[in-house]
Amino acid sequence: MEVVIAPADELARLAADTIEAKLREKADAVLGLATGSSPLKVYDELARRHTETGLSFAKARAFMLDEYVGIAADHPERYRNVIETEIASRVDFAEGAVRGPDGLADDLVAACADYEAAIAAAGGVDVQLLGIGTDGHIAFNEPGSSLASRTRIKTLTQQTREDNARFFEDDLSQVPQHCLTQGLATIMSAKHLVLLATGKGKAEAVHQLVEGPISAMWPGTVMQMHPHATVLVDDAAASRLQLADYYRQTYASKPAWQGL
Ligand SMILES: N[C@@H]1[C@@H](O)[C@H](O)[C@@H](COP(=O)(O)O)O[C@@H]1O
Repeated sequence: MEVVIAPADELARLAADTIEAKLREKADAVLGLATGSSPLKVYDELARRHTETGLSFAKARAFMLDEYVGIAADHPERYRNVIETEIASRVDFAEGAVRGPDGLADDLVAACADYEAAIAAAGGVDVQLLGIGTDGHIAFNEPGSSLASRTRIKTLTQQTREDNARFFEDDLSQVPQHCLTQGLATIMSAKHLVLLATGKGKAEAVHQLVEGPISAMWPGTVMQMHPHATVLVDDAAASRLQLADYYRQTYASKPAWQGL
């Protein structure tokens, strides 16, 4: 696991560099898109590169991490709509190239199985963007999630619903109780994981993710088992890392050719 500590704008550029490098090497790359505020600067940077330098997503496909269950199709906070607004509509993905779990399906179990099959049929995710919740969840894999889990329905914790109430007019009653989420094993199947976290509120989750024991209580810790995981954090999110000086020194002396 590589930890990079840098200001938020630089983190966004680094994540965008990783996605750009993948797209230039493999035009039909499969990208893993995350919602939440953490990847927004990355999406801004990718949209800018698309407009100004011609970075193309025309042959790429993308899979989202998760979706609320039961939220209206036209609700602006439906994750499919958020992804459309924040990135899909700003670049040149082909029609139907961006998919998310169907939180409006009549048969949610079948929708989850279909989603897993679609990711596998696409050849798996090449670069997966991730954020982390204050309770250590990745996608919507709340504490207690099986480390071997696949796409399924989950119940959101009170903490996550409170954290996300800001997207629902600060009205907790509007925040859905359930979601569909890629499982931890689904996420671990991606070839490269790139997690972004900023702000003091993420410091404990980042400490556990990088330095804590692997545990379902801090679901992001499963990333310690991934052969290619990159953790991009600002000073505040890094403030509880025991080996912060070592991570800084390692990054500062990293060979230029190596990339993330
Ligand atoms: N399902 C999403 C996660 O994918 C995201 O990582 C997390 C953190 O969000 P933020 O980046 O806004 O802090 O919140 C949500 O619950």
